[in-house]
Amino acid sequence: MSKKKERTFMSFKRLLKLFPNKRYLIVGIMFTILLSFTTVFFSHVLKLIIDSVMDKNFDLFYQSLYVILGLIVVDIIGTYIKTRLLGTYAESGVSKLRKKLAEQLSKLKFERLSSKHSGDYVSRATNDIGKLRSFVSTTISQTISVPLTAIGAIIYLCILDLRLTLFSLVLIPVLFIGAGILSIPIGKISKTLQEKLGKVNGIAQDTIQGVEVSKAYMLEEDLGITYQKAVSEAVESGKQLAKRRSILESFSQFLGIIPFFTTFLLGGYFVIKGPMSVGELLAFINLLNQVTHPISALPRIWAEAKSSLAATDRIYEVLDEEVERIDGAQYSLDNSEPLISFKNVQFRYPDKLQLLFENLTISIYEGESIALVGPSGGGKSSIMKLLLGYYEHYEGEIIIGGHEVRKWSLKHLRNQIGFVAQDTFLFPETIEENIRYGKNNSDLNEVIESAKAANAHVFIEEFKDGYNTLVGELGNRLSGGQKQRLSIARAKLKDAPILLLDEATSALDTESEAIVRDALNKFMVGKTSITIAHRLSTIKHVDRILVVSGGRVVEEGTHEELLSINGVYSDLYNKQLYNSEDKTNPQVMGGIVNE
Ligand SMILES: Nc1ncnc2c1ncn2[C@@H]1O[C@H](COP(=O)(O)OP(=O)(O)OP(=O)(O)O)[C@@H](O)[C@H]1O
Repeated sequence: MSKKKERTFMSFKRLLKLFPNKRYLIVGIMFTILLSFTTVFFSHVLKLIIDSVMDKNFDLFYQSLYVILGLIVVDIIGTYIKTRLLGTYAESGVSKLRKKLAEQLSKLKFERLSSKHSGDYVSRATNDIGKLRSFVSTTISQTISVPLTAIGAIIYLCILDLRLTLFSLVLIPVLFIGAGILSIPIGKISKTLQEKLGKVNGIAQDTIQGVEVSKAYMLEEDLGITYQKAVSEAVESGKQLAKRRSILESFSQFLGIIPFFTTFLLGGYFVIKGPMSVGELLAFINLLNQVTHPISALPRIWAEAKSSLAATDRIYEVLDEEVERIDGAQYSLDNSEPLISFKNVQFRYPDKLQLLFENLTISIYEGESIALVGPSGGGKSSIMKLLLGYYEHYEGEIIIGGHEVRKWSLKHLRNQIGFVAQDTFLFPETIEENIRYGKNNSDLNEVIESAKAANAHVFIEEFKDGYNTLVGELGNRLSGGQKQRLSIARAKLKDAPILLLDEATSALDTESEAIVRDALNKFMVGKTSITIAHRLSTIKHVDRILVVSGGRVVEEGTHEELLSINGVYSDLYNKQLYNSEDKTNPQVMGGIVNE
C-alpha cells in the first residue's frame, strides 16, 4: 500500500473510531445482511409461486403467498430500522466530528491560523463533513449490502442453473476491473474540487466581510471577476468529475445489460427444450437483476467512497495540525524586577527569510506605562504577539513575572494580560455577552461597571435594548470608537495586571479618541501597560517611550528626553509637527511615518 493510501486508510479507521454508538452500526449492518438475505429468498419464493401456478398446485401457491407477504413485512420493517440506525449513527458521529473540528480550530497555533484562509477551514467543516455524513449514512450500508446480495444471488443462481450462471456472469470480472480503472482519477478530482470549493468559500467570505472597502473603492467588479474565476475553476473540476462519473455509469449500464441478453437467449432455449421451468427462468432473471443492478452500482459507490475518503483526508489534515501546547506551569506574577523582559531575543516569522529581531533586549518594570513607536513594520505588534505566547520559536529569553514565556501555561500567562487589539473583534451577540468575554462568570452589575469605566455605558443606554442590543456581525452596528470602548470594557472586566493596547485609538477621530483615551488612562492606573500609540498626545504622558525600528529598540526615554537627543523620535515628532495643521496638537502616526 502506498504511503498516501496508507494515510487515507488510517484516517478512515480513526474516523470510525470517533463515531459513538457502535451498537447502532452493528445492528444496522445485521439488518443490512438480513435484507440481502430476504432479497435472495424473495426470488426463490417467486419461483415457487410461478411453478405452483403452472402446476395448478393451490396449496403451494397459497403458502408461497403467505411467505412473500412475510418477506414484504420483514423488508419494510428491516429497511426502516436499518436506515434509522445508520442515520443516527452517522448524525451522532458527524456531530462529534464537528465538535472535535471546532475544538481543534480553537486550539490551532496562531501562526497556523494566520497563514491559512479561514474560508478553507470553513469549507472543510461544512462541505467535507457533509460528504462524510452521506457516506456513513448510506454508502457504508450499500458497500455491505451490494456485494452481499450479489454473492447470495450468485450462489442461488448456481443452484438454479450452473451453466446459465457461468454464461451470464462471465463478464462480471471485466466489469470490476474496468470500473476499478475508471474510478482511479475520481478520488483525486474530487479532492481538487473540494479544495477549489474551499477557495470559492474564502473569496465569498472576503467579499462579504470587505464590503465597506470594496464599495468605497468600487472593487465589486474586480472581486466579482476573482470570484467568477474561482467558481469557473471549481466548475471545471466539477465538469471533469461529472465526465468521469458518466463514463463510469454508462460503462456499468452496458456491462449490466449483457448478462440479461445471455440469459434471455440461453434461458429461453432451456425452457423450450425442457431442462428449465418458467418459474426457474423468472426467478433467475429476477435474481440476475439483484446481481447486475448492485454490481453496476458498485462503481458509483466506489467513486462515492473515494470522494468521502478524500474528504476524510482533508478533515484529518486539520485534526493533525499542530495545536498550542497545554503544558506549562501555573505561575502567578512574582514581584520580579523587571516584570517583563526580552533578553537577546532573536525571532523570524516562519515564512520570512530575514530575522525580525536580531538581538532584542527590553526591560519593563511593574506599574510602568510604556509606549512603542517607530516606523511601520518595525516590530511593535510582533513584540505583543511574543508576549502573548503566539510564537515560541525564538532564541534568547522572554520573561514575564520571573518566568520564561515557554515555561508558563499559556492559559495562565494570558490570564495575566488584558489585550485591546488593533482590530476590535466583536462576536455577533449582545453587548452584554461581548463584554462578559472578559470574565465568564461575571454578573450584569460587573459588566455595567466595566462599561462605565470604559466610557461605554452612556452610548449603550442610548440603544433601545441597552445591554441586550445585538452588535451585528463583526460589530457592524457600532461605530469604531464604540467598538473600541466595548473592547476596553472587556479588558477592564478581565482586570489583568498587564495591559497590551495595540493601536487602540488609531482609527478614531479626535473626539472619539479623547473619550477612548480617557477610558484607557483611567484603566491603566496601577497596571503595567504597553501601548502602541499613534498620536503624540497619548505618548507624552507615559513613563517611557521605546522607539522600535528594524527589529531593535533604537531609543528610549521620556518624551522630553527623546526630544532632547534629536534622534529618530524627535525626527518623527518634527515631521508630524510640520505636517500637522494643528501645530499645538501634533500627531505621530507611529505606524505610518517612515524614518
Ligand atoms: N504573521 C506574520 N507572518 C509573517 N510576517 C509577519 C507576520 N506578522 C508581521 N510580519 C512582519 O513582521 C514585520 C513587523 O511587523 P509588525 O506588525 O510587528 O510591525 P509594526 O511595527 O507593528 O508595524 P505597524 O506599525 O505597521 O503595525 C513586518 O515586516 C511584517 O510584515
